[in-house]
Amino acid sequence: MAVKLDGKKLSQKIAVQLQQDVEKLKFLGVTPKLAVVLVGDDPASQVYVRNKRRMAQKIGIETSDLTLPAATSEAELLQTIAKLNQDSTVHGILVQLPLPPQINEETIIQAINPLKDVDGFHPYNMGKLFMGDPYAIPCTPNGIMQLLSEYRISLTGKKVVIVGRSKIVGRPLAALMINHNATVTVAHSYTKNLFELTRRADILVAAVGRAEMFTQTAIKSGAVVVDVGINRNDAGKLVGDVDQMKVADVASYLTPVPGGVGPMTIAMLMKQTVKFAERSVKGIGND
Ligand SMILES: Nc1nc2c(c(=O)[nH]1)N[C@@H](CN(C=O)c1ccc(C(=O)N[C@@H](CCC(=O)O)C(=O)O)cc1)CN2
Ligand SMILES: [Mg+2]
Repeated sequence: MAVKLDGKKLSQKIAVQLQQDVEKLKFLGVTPKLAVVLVGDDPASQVYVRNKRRMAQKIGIETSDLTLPAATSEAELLQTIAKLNQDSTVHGILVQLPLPPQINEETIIQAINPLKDVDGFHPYNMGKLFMGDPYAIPCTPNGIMQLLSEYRISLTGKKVVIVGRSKIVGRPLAALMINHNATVTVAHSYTKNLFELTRRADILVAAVGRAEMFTQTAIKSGAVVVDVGINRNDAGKLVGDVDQMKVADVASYLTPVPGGVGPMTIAMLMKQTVKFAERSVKGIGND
């Protein structure tokens, strides 16, 4: 039976550490501040943003909450971002994705000052990450790395298969894992004989967004399995991309859904915000 990679527990532990870091910063006269921008009323995004604000509050991070109507134009959102870029009390800027169709996501991401880009999605930060010298790391990949590290799962020399090539998960995670000496294959919707590939993985990361598509036949015995999916099954239950019941018998370690990667994403956002505030104290702009 697989060991549970408990993201909920680890995220709580990180929150306690961050509380102490924030206290120290406040003593030095700096309160970390995160601007959380939500455009529209997508119910899932509302939940994620609420959870982010809640965790920030718990840690002592101030938030500036900007909730804009679904009809907001790209120009209006760019104006909001320009103001946040200029506001020296704001250490981190987060624009919740996805954005409504009239707004180009890349245009918005590129407008964020890369030194305040807590999501690490700006091409500057993606480039730094791919060069092996990250400044800000996307939260979900960073959370996965922390979780593996917590359970002493080394990446060196391991065969990793990441299924999914999104900018939020697959691409940055591949870069991070290469930086940690793994041999990484990124699979996607055009990959042929997918399960033949996944069955060879020492570490499998499922990030496709298809409910329970990976069963025991897709997994090597003893593999570490990271489930990034958040889906609803036919019964309306929250499930991952991995059939947890079937895979738990085969894998050595497995992230649950919920309570695995999701809470780690939010914890890493908080960590990045505190790091940016610490850099402002040290006067580091671009290290
Ligand atoms: N600007 C960003 N937008 C989005 C990101 C991101 O990192 N930055 N990632 C996802 C959504 N996301 C954070 O924003 C996120 C998704 C899920 C969870 C989470 O805690 N999930 C829970 C289950 C939640 C539920 O009940 O629905 C879990 O897995 O335990 C946190 C953050 C897309 N957008
Ligand atoms: Mg993230």
